[in-house]
Amino acid sequence: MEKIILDGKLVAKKITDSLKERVTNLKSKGITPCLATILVGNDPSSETYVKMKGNACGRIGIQSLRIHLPKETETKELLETIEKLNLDPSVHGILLQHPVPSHIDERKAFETIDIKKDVDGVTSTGYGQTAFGFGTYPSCTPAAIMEIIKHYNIHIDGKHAVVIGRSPILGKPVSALLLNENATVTTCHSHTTNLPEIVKQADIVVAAVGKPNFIQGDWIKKGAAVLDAGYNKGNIGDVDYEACYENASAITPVPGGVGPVTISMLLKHTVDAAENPMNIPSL
Ligand SMILES: Nc1nc2c(c(=O)[nH]1)N[C@@H](CN(C=O)c1ccc(C(=O)N[C@@H](CCC(=O)O)C(=O)O)cc1)CN2
Repeated sequence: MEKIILDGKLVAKKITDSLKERVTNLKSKGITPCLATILVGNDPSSETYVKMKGNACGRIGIQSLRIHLPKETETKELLETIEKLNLDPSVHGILLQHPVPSHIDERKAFETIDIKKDVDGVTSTGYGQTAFGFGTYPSCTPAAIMEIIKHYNIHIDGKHAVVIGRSPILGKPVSALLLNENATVTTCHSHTTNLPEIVKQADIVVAAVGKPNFIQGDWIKKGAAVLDAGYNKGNIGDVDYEACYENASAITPVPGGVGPVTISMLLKHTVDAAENPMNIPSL
């Protein structure tokens, strides 16, 4: 059986390379694409991810406006910050790094982001558009998973995709994107019984559960494609890579799989937003 390591760095490079010319074109018209990132508190992993996003913007000429709020910030102050960015015409995309400290109403904050600037795909409107299949900015990790699948010509139509996880910015939207490509989708979660048996039926496995090394090797059907969207502490994925590698025909590593493509999708959406600030979705 041919085995493919799904190289996220390669896919990410292809995407960001294709953006450079679009950024140059925008700048020649006096438009500098700008992504505002908001980090609340001092979670070291979140600090790293926000820094990575800012640096990735810089590498292709996207301006990054980095807002770092103290961990004591109240929901009201965070909403005011987002509302200011909504009104600022020089800002094309807004990213609120998840998770925010627990006293903040994160959902309310996400919902405050103007749909036209929701390049991270975190609003319920953005999710609804994704599910209906005409949205412009799906959440970045689900979009990244679809890019990897397409880059490697992994067949989706008619296949059984099993998604483990149902979070609003990962499990639910990736299930919707796979369904839109005619996969038969099973979305599993903490109340799912017989999880290993269900995963064993999958042609495509998407791990989005947030538990290190959770997906076991003997859960994987021979020939399945395995996409690991886990970003647990210590750069450990949700998939027990060594064990799952045995049966998989294609598998993403962590690091170097879904993560880098997630960031390049954020850049792509920011450039899309700068080109189409009214965010008129094509039906
Ligand atoms: N508002 C959001 N918050 C969060 C998202 C998101 O998409 N939007 N996703 C995750 C974390 N995340 C981005 O924020 C993220 C995690 C990991 C990586 C990544 O590229 N990891 C590297 C390894 C890290 C390293 O080199 O230090 C890899 O996998 O190769 C990118 C993005 C939670 N929050």
